[in-house]
Amino acid sequence: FQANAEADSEELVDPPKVEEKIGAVPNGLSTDSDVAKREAESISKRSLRSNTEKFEFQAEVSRLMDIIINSLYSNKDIFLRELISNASDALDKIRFLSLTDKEILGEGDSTKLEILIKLDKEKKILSIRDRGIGMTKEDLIKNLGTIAKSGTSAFVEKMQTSGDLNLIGQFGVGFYSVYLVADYVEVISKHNDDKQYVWESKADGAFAISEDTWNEPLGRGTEIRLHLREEAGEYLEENKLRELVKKYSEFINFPINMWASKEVDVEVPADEDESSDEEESSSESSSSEEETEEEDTEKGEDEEKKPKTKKVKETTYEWELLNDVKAIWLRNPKEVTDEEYTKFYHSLAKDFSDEKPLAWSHFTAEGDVEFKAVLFVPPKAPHDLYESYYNSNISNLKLYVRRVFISDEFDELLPKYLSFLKGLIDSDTLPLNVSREMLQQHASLKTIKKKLIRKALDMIRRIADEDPDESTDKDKKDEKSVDDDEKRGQYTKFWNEFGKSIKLGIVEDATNRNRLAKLLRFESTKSDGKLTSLDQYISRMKPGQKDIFYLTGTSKEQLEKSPFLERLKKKNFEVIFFTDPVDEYLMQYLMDYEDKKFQNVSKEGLKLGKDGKDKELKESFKDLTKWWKKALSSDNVDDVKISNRLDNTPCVVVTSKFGWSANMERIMQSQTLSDASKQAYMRGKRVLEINPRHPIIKELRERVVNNPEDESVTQTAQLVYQTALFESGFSLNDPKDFTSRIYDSVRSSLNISPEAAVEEEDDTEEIEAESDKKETTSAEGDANDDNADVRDEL
Ligand SMILES: Nc1ncnc2c1ncn2[C@@H]1O[C@H](COP(=O)(O)OP(=O)(O)OP(=O)(O)O)[C@@H](O)[C@H]1O
Repeated sequence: FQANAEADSEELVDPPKVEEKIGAVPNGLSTDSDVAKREAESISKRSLRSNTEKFEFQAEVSRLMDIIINSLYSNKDIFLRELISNASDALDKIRFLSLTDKEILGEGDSTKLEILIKLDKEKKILSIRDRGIGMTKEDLIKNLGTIAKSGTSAFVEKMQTSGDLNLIGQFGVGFYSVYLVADYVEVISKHNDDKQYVWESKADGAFAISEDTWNEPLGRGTEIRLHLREEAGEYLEENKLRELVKKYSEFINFPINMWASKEVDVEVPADEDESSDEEESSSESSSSEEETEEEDTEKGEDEEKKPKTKKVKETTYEWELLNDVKAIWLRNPKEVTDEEYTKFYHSLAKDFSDEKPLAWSHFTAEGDVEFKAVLFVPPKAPHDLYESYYNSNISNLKLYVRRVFISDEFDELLPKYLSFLKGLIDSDTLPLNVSREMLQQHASLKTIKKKLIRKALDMIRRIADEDPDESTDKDKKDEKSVDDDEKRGQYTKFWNEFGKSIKLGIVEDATNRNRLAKLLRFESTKSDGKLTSLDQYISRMKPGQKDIFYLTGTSKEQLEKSPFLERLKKKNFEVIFFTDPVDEYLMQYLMDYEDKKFQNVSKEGLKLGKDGKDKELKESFKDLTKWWKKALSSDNVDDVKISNRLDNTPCVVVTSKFGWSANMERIMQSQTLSDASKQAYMRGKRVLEINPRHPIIKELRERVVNNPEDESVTQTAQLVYQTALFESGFSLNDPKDFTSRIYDSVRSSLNISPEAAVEEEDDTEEIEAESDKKETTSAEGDANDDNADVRDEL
């Protein structure tokens, strides 16, 4: 279609020759005469114009289009919901602008905010038109040629490997799905600020834009014309489109009208000759004719004789409304079915998998601020939920004011940690005719946000309450009912998808910290491989136990073997395992729950009830602890104390209550940009805790008492300390020093003299061998003798 494109843009590429284009195989499709015909048609049409510019698609777009065109994805229907959703977005935009500028809508048909679908069976064209905001030439180039989002390459990669075209809508590149069903697409668009343009592409890596001087003026808005592929003929069937709109676009808040055929009875004059003619020529239509001629016996003679008529079925066309525009959120929740909520969720979230949302909440808030809202917990977290958590402003709530869509970019409605929820709110309190910026400042938003958070957290708690697996009541757990079966395991599912968000909520939202803490789940020494809650933990606490015990680390398997658990396990205390890096942050904010304090069992201050022998033990190990503290003074160790947490291990290194744990130190060290000075500052003071019942410790005490100056005791004590440091989860500053000590210890256990040196490598042998080689070639016998001599010498 670029036969005579004029090169007046930098982005222009050479116009391809007409001969090459006609009949070319469009992207691997079969060359059918239709395509060739259409192309020839469009080329001749375009020969009239001299204003066409040709552009190349951004590389990712081209790749994406290739994937779509060659896709074996069976659900090709999705293109229609994408186009309707784009049309609806464009209508939302113009309606929003019209709130402050009435003129913008223009007059006549332009004021009708609607979507129109037309079919042309003969030319195999499906067109979808909206009276939305439209696109300027610049918009067309930018919106339908590039994807400016970050992560585009990764997305295209994922599309290629997964083949899951549902991702298209979620990533926001829905338009390109037109190439699932069309091989040539025209986008005609008129924006108030520009002339009418045509964008067109055959998905061959390029698109063209021309000022539209031949189509009917749109007034305002966009018309997408899909020249359907041979095998996509079903999208020219009215019933198919009725079914698709019902299925996918039921919740679009603008009327969707289709130019639909209708069989109607019309009365036509029944001229005798004519009617007999027709009967002869068309047996089909004759069957639908009905003579309506009546014997008019009652009429007077002087009355005019009525002409004879007959009824004929005729096909007429008229606009047929395909959707019901009554907003679901305005209906009484009792009257909305689960199926309707699920469909509504799918349409809001642009998620067309079959999965049901995990929960929803539909409510009306009354009082100072009035609004209606529907919130959903999606069945799955998007792949990039936490990728740029602190930098992105994603909000998945749509804001309406008195039924008018205002924005889906209001991040004031929900806190970041709840940004995974989908839904909408419609407020009667917010003003309609102010700018978005003014609205953002509106005092009511705070109240709305507060209420939304409460409702959202209630909704999440309900998933747990209704999940039989969550019940502590054994009977309820095993009880079986259909309803229960659906709810079983739902909270674990929620937790696996969105648990991190709840944890981030605890960090960020002090007001709702306790509510959020109720939603926490974790594994523990008693959870038996399942998830458990703080309430369940508390119900299992031992009489007299004051604190909630927990331990942080990289995995449950690693933590289960930790020396910090030895006595706790023996005494049957439950300890929570926190293995997600975010848990370290979480526990800096979660100080208590239900009046119980949290105690990290690898930190100072662990109390396991009264131990009468404390003082005595302290006294009897005084010599060792004092001596050892002094010996470790250069190792950043603050104190050496008797431990109450050990059983089989001689000693561990614990950190001070408010400093970092060993696990946190590890996390911080692994962060590329972490600040070394902050690290030194936050690093917890270390305390070496010794197990007074352990034979190694007892022996060390003996030796220290006997001879505090004994160098070998100092060496052994240092090795024991380093081993404890290692086992307690710290990384060693000087691993070489540690390993040398280990080897020394191995030497002594193998009775190898400390003086025994490592055998020197003798390189004379190599030199000799080299010269041997040379000599062997000349005099083999001699060389062998020489070698024997060297060996003898050695
Ligand atoms: N009918 C239309 N009227 C006006 N602009 C449109 C229309 N269709 C598409 N656009 C523009 O083209 C852009 C790209 O559309 P595409 O469907 O690929 O992604 P998107 O609509 O941005 O993403 P999402 O599907 O998540 O809304 C849109 O953002 C919009 O600016």
